Amino acid sequence: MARLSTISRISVAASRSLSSSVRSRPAVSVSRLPNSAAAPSPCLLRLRSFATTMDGGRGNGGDQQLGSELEAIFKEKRILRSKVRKSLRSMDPLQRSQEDDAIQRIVLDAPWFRSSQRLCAYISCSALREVDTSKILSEILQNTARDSQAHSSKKVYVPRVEDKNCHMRMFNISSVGDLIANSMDILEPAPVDAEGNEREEVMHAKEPIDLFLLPGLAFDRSGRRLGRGGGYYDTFLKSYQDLARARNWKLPLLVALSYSVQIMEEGVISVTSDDIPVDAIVSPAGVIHISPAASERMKS
Ligand SMILES: Nc1nc2c(c(=O)[nH]1)N(C=O)[C@@H](CNc1ccc(C(=O)N[C@@H](CCC(=O)O)C(=O)O)cc1)CN2
Ligand SMILES: Nc1ncnc2c1ncn2[C@@H]1O[C@H](COP(=O)(O)OP(=O)(O)OP(=O)(O)O)[C@@H](O)[C@H]1O
Repeated sequence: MARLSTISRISVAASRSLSSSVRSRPAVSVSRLPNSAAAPSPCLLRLRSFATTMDGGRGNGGDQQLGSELEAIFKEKRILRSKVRKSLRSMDPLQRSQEDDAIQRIVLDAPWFRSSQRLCAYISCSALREVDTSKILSEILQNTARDSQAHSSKKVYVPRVEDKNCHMRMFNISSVGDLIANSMDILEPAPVDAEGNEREEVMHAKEPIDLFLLPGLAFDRSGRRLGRGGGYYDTFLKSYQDLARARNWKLPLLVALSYSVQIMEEGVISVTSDDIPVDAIVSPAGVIHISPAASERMKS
């Protein structure tokens, strides 16, 4: 079972206590997401029910212990997610829009972005208070439309959540017209275009992806990333990294986009061995280079 293998790979040492750092932060006001965005997907509900039954006593002693340790980590993650959601919702709209512009400007001007040829990006959802990617995407797509044969034009792949097994695929798009809103109100591509042609999928692409622009709820300077709890990105990135290694391709740079309030002190974000660390973070203050790959490939 996939979930049991997850448990056996858990790095307990990676888990750190959240309580003191959570307590030390100021309380912020809460307002609810619109229903469409707040409604838990079947995937998230399945994950929650999995987490609450893991130490239910059906497995052997070792599994039970690992199950309760895993549950503790999931609980810490849930607490941090709701705390970050609250601070994102109480962010001043003007500051948010300035940070959106600053982050996108940094990306658009960066040599590591300009030289990338194939990238995966998320379509930001404002109801989720995600760092905006619309300027980045429109610049890529304008260049694609202008001159699809030109060396400077990039191929961009964006996520689509699949119903089964909490997994997502990434499809190539060439225009915003390729996107439709899903049940969570996030724009995503249909696997087939208007002419009935299958879109190219990252996992079937013949050439490697250079760059992933990643969403998330919280990040730290050691590269830890807290997602929205579906495990979609961690699962996808693991599969893509396995594929790239099997093909002897250079691994893509994993770059998270983060508002300033989403950057946590080290030790606040709990992780399991399934959590894939990022190489770098772009915040309004600049790029935080984390991995050796980031230092090599992103510092000009
Ligand atoms: N723009 C964008 N696209 C993405 C992701 C993402 O994080 N951002 N994903 C990355 O996985 C996948 C979709 N996963 C998602 C997981 C949760 C929620 C969501 O609405 N979460 C609510 C809480 C729901 C609950 O707790 O029941 C929230 O975070 O407020 C949305 C997308 C693929 N596409
Ligand atoms: N490579 C993987 N294989 C199987 N299960 C995985 C994998 N990665 C993560 N998961 C599972 O997905 C669930 C959610 O994981 P986690 O809380 O780390 O998600 P997240 O990082 O917040 O979300 P995301 O990866 O979508 O941004 C957990 O049950 C986790 O064990």
